[in-house]
Amino acid sequence: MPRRIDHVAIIVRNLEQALIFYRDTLGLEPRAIQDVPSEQVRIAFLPMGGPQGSEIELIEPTTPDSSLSRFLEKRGEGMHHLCLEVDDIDAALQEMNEREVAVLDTQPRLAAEGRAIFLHPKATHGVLLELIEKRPQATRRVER
Ligand SMILES: CC[C@H](C(=O)O)C(=O)SCCNC(=O)CCNC(=O)[C@H](O)C(C)(C)COP(=O)(O)OP(=O)(O)OC[C@H]1O[C@@H](n2cnc3c(N)ncnc32)[C@H](O)[C@@H]1OP(=O)(O)O
Ligand SMILES: [Co+2]
Repeated sequence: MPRRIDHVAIIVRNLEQALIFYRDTLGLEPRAIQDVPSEQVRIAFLPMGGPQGSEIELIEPTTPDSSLSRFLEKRGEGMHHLCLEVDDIDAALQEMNEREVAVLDTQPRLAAEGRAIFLHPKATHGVLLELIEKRPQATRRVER
């Protein structure tokens, strides 16, 4: 079902601070920096090139009372989740439910660039897994 890694998400205390390393030292130019109020985060997408290239997603919690800020307080900065792209998120959700996989969503949620569901880490051997069906215009990547 998933056909590619869409992004690897890294949670950081401060996006601008993290970009000093990822942009200025590694040379990964953000293609977008945006607030996602529904998830109480601010996100920077760092493309790794190519039309189907995966991305690094830097995530900064924007409120003190979200699961992200709790994560940050409890575990510090670091890997947060892995996102895999699927062609049909509704079919993916139905299949996860049929297989009794612990899904955190009853319906796909609006993610930054499409519709997504999250699978609980206890079902995935410890990794918070996001499955996303991308909006067509979101699949463009910055050509290097
Ligand atoms: C704008 C969308 C954007 C995008 O890319 O489009 C994003 O993806 S932003 C992502 C922000 N949204 C989410 O993460 C939604 C899904 N996450 C959740 O619902 C929660 O984070 C949840 C349920 C995974 C954990 O929340 P909870 O408050 O229950 O935290 P606990 O500390 O009690 O965790 C329970 C249990 O899970 C382990 N855990 C928590 N977070 C992670 C993680 N990121 N990776 C791996 N494991 C995680 C935690 O250690 C606890 O395990 P235990 O063995 O019980 O200690
Ligand atoms: Co994500």
